[in-house]
Order: sequence, then C-alpha cells, then structure tokens
Amino acid sequence: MLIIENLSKTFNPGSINEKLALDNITLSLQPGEFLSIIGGNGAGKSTLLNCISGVYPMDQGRIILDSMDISYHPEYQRSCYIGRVFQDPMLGTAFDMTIEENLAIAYARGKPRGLKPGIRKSEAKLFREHLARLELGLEDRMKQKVGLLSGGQRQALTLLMATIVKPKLLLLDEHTAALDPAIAQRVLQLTREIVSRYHLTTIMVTHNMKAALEYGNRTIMMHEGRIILDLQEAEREEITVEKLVQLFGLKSGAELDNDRLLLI
Ligand SMILES: Nc1ncnc2c1ncn2[C@@H]1O[C@H](COP(=O)(O)OP(=O)(O)OP(=O)(O)O)[C@@H](O)[C@H]1O
Repeated sequence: MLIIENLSKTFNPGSINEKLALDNITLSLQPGEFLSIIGGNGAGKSTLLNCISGVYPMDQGRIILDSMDISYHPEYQRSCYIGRVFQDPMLGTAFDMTIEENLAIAYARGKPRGLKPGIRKSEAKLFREHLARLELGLEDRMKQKVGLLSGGQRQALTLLMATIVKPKLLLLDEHTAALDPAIAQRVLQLTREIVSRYHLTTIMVTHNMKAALEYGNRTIMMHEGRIILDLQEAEREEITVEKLVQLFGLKSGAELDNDRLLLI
C-alpha cells in the first residue's frame, strides 16, 4: 500500500547548519495498517510526514502509494489522497466558516468542481450522520462557526474532514499533543474507530509512548533520522513503556532526550 524506499532528506546542505534529518529510510505499510511513530527530539518524525505529504522535496528515494509513484507529486496533488491532522487544532479548519461549510470543503476534495453553490440536502444529512458518530453533539451545531469549538472538538472535526473522503493514507502528526488528557483520550478513541471503520492505512506520530503501544498495530522508533526499532504483532503486545525506554537506550546508544516522552 505504502512503500518508502531509501528516503533521505538533508536541510541546508553545504552550509554550517547542514542537518541530515532522514537517513535512508525504508518502510512499507500494508493496507489498513496503523503505525505509530515515537522518537526523541529532532529524530525526523515530522520531516518524514512532511516528505510523504510533499511539504518538503526529498533528496533521494521513492514513495509509492497504492501502486502509484508519488515521489514528485506536488503537495496540493497529494492532499487529494493523503489526509493529515496536525498538532495545532487551529490548523486544518477554517475558523470563520461553519462546521458544515468546513465539511463541504473536505467532501469536495478530489472531486471536479461544480458550479452549484451551497450544501445539498443529501450532503447535510451525510455530514449530520458523520458528526453524530463523534458523540460530541456537533450534529446540532452545524451552522455554527468552527471558531466557537474547543480544541478537542476541532481536532475531532479535523479528523472527520481528513477522512470523510476516504484517503489512501492518513497522517496524524501529534494530533492530540495540545489537548487536555481526557480530551486527548477521546480523540484517540475516535481515531481508532475511524481508522478501523474505513480500514485506513495510517501513520500517527505521538509523544505518548503508552498511546503508541496501545493504538494501532505496529510501532516504530526513530533516532537521528533512522528507524531503530520496528515492533509488530506479538512482540509489540508484550512490550511495556519501561521496556521501550530500555530498548531505546540499547538501540541508539543514547539517553532518551525527549522529556515529553518520559513524562508518560
Ligand atoms: N525546515 C527545516 N529547516 C532546517 N532544519 C529542519 C527543518 N525541519 C526540521 N529540521 C531539523 O531536522 C531534524 C529533524 O526534525 P523533525 O522536526 O523532523 O524532528 P521530530 O522527530 O519531529 O522532533 P520533535 O519531536 O522535536 O518535533 C531536526 O534537527 C530539525 O532541527
């Protein structure tokens, strides 16, 4: 489904600030696989998502998505088949537009533009059904502006917008990091429900080691632009956060420098 081959990315090459952010990454995901990524500060997690979604061009490598070589597709083109949710609840939604207008924009993704303005009755009904599944009462607030929503409500809506047209790949970049723990938990549960309902191939970067092991079916750990650990199936089921911290030390030869990871 997703194949990444020998992906490398260096920022500011040839300058004093040269930084090898991704060092020959090779990774493949099966359809419906839900991968969590953890790693210390500057490990290359966000850069990996940015290269996959076309925000940064890569220096070397290939990205194949659903048998299509997207390595040189521009970001706007990839956004038709890659859904993304960011850490900041302010990103991903238009705050001065209503909930249903935001959903209508997301629903039009990848479809030819029609001339008909407004939202059809059938679309409003569909949006209501999707919103009701979030169990946040948003289905009764469809005409309200998104700016009135809390951070958690916004992230749930962004998640819905990223998936209302089934993406070939869903990228979640620490999408619960800015939320209160209880709300973060709810958004993670929603993530799990949506990913499993639509059988979405998903990559979730998280700073929460517990969540990384609890959600999805595979976990990788990155360090200095490389994948140093890849846990799947039975091996992953047996692992604890403490063991993961130990493994990090063993595989990287370094102390885990991300305080946020250790806090969990
Ligand atoms: N636009 C950029 N220009 C220059 N250097 C960058 C840029 N983006 C990232 N880097 C550098 O690349 C390295 C990898 O950064 P990246 O943001 O991918 O790490 P991360 O694993 O997401 O870290 P964190 O958990 O701290 O967010 C870091 O050393 C970072 O400073």
